[in-house]
Amino acid sequence: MDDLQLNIQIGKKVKPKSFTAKNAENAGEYKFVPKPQFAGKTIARKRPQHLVGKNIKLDAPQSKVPKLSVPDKNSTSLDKRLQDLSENKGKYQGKDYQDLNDELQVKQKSKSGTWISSLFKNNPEVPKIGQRAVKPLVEKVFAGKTFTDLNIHPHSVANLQQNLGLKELMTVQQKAIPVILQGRDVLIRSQTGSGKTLAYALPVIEGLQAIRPKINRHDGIRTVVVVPTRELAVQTYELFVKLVKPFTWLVPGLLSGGQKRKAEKARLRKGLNILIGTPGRINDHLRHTQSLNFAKTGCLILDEADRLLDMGYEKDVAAIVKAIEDHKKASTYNPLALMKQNMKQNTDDISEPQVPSEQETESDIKHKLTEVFLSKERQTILLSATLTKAVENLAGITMADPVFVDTSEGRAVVADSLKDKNVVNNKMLEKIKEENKPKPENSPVEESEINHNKTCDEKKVDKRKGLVEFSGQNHRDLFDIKAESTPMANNTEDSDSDSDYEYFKVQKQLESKKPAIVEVKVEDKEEPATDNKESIFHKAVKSAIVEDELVLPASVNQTFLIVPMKLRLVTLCSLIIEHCVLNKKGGKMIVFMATLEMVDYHSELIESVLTGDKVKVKKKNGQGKKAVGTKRKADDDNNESDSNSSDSDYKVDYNNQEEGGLVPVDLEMFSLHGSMPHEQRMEVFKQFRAARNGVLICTDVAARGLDVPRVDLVLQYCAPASATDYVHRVGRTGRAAQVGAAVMFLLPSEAEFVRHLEQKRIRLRQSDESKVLEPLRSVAPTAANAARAAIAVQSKLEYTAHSSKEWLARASRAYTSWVRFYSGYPREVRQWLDAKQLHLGHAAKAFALRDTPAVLARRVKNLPNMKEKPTNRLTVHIDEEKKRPGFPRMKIGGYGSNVTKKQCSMHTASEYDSGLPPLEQVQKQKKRKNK
Ligand SMILES: Nc1ncnc2c1ncn2[C@@H]1O[C@H](COP(=O)(O)OP(=O)(O)OP(=O)(O)O)[C@@H](O)[C@H]1O
Repeated sequence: MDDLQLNIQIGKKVKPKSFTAKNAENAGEYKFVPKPQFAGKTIARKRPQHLVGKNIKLDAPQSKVPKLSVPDKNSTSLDKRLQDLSENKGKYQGKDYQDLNDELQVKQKSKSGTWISSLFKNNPEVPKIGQRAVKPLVEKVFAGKTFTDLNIHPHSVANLQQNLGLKELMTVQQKAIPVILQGRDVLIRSQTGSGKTLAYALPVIEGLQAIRPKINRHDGIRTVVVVPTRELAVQTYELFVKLVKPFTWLVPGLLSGGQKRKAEKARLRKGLNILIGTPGRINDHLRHTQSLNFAKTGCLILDEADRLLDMGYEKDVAAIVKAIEDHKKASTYNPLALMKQNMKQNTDDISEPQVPSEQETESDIKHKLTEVFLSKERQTILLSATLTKAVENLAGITMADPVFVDTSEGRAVVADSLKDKNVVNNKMLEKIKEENKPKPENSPVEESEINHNKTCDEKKVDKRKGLVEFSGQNHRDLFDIKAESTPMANNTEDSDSDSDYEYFKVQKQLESKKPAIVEVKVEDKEEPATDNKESIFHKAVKSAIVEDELVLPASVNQTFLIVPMKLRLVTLCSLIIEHCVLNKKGGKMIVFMATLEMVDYHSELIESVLTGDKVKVKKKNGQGKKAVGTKRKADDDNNESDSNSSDSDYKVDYNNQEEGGLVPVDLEMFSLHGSMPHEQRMEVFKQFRAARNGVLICTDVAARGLDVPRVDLVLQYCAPASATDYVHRVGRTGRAAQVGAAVMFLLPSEAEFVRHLEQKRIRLRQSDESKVLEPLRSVAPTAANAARAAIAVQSKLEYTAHSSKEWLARASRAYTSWVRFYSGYPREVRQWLDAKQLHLGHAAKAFALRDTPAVLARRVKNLPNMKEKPTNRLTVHIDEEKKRPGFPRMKIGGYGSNVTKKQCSMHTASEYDSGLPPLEQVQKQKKRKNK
């Protein structure tokens, strides 16, 4: 790339000053210091502020440091202070100095109006890392069957067709719904966007509607659905509302937090049958709302189970499980009910209208699940596209004789814990009895689906409920099929070509070695009970976790783009323009960033620069925000008071492109993160769902479960904290077999992260970066080439970021939060996402900043609101824990380990706060050190 230097004038025409590129560039270099400390310490050789943009020989003696330009005739007291500041820098330390320095920044830039960019200098080379022949795991999305094939109420089928437009069953629905209707505990793993929500919601409605006499809203909470985020709770609640349309007596309800507790209490008092909520809020009501009672809860569903556990919600989840058990136990001891039961046994006359007669049970109750709802039992369903050890452990604690449903091809498995040999031996009598019984008409799985050699011994009996066992395909690893049976990333050779042809050639070779679906023979060996403690369920889950192979929809085209640090921001602008502006069909994209500060800053900056609208800079705690729930729009009228008075002189005339202005584009920007006020968060979510096109910039709070229609591009601006996070982010596109694209930005130093993903059988292609800036020419038509257009855009970004103290503060805060986030990547990925490899000066450029890292850190440190503690905590704190009698800590899996603790805090940091440790903690640590 050419070494480009361009003087761009903004607002005023100023004669370009002589500028020695070499000097200026070298002056802009910062010496690298391995461990960045962002506590205001100087971590890099600082370039004196007053040298910026001036033709100064840096090797001149220090005593001859040139002064600021001599104040003009209209010199103000501020000018004098600035001059004093530059001459006597040493005597100003701390906040005051920083204040003056910021004023200097803003004022200097307004005066000169000239911007010098070195975007294309000293960038590291972009490595071409090629693509390895990875055979991705795939899942068949649709099962080729219809809802009428399920044994469910015809009104439900009609409702699905007419109101939801759904006819064909998805694979996970076809496999899981019959098992759930049997009342079995189920763990479901299926790829993103594969219809898991309907897979559990539909049978739950089916089980509840069949209860006779019909239940009503006062009849208690029969089902509890726990999800990790508010948006997902709303989305799930909306699906339930649609599904209960034919069964008006069933009432779903939502407890998602952020709303007034009083209103939620009233809703609970009014009564509901299906409760959907976030764990924190449900627990809050368990503590404070008497009317919340789980005595009649027959079904507990934990959606995104792995996320619920790694977000630090594990205690809340454990408390909900405990509360259900306690409430059910408490209700069991009912002397009146016991007396009634005794009376019933002693008399033939069954006069109790609430309990269905034997005859009724036989004829009306089609599904075991309805019986579960009528009994004291509890069914538990865990779901996720990805599994972790913690989920396995939770399954061990909360489930009885569970079934594991995994829908990925080649290992499609329905592993039933009751397939255990010793269970069969112990239940031989029952088995014979069951085998002699005629098979139910609507057997959950048809013979044709079972892809292994079924023997008589496999037709097992449900230990708990005496049902004919659900059969399915075997998991290859359960039967000692070694890893080489399927091609893995590890075993594959490098393929330099990234063409699909090359890829498929290698694939074909690999495929020819082994069949796609492994046929497995089950040996009929009798094993002593002691040697066979682990059930098939546990073996299958364990092997799925150990393999740690991830599945993504095959309809998503996954690529990565290696972008040098300084070019990241302009490249992002370019992709947004290409996808949402130049794309005639209109595109809808989601951009994932690491921290909420980044989300706020980038969405406002990009909107301001590309649309030409002045975005009012938000202050903390919602001050200065636009009307709640509205997409940010130009608000020039209200903007005067917020911007620095000197800005008004330097308004860019967008119509006069000779002045270096950009052509404004029509673009809808949305932003979403966990610290937004509830109403705003919900409104943004709803508006983005309804929008035909636009950009949503968000944290990982939007990575799980969200089902936004027509999202055709997911861009990971910051690398994910794990391969699992990668999967869920990408999963926001290509849902329900729709076509989608996913791009991940990587720094040259991060390129090998792709290999880590390939190990998990994720296949990505490297995008060609040479043309990526081309779309910027549409907003800077006077630029001679794409690189010059990029410089024009970068200049405008920098100009905006330095146009007021508020902008500067926000930019610096975003930058600092990102650096902190970066140094907190979990150990497992740190070898590829290594903070030591960062060039912090270049990173500042990616935030449209021109200061040295030390200045940025000092500015952030001195911001008054940085002393506030993060408000949107997710975890239950020890004090709150103590206040919760009857909810003892439940230890789940390896959650005591340091690694997972680090991960938890990391995830929380990424979504809900700046990643800064709470200040109290830091102060305590300091005090300890001083002692
Ligand atoms: N049988 C079906 N036919 C067509 N579309 C369906 C069907 N079932 C569900 N869908 C649609 O598929 C989309 C994805 O469903 P859902 O949100 O339940 O996926 P998911 O597996 O829970 O994804 P994630 O793992 O990301 O949470 C939704 O838009 C839903 O309406």
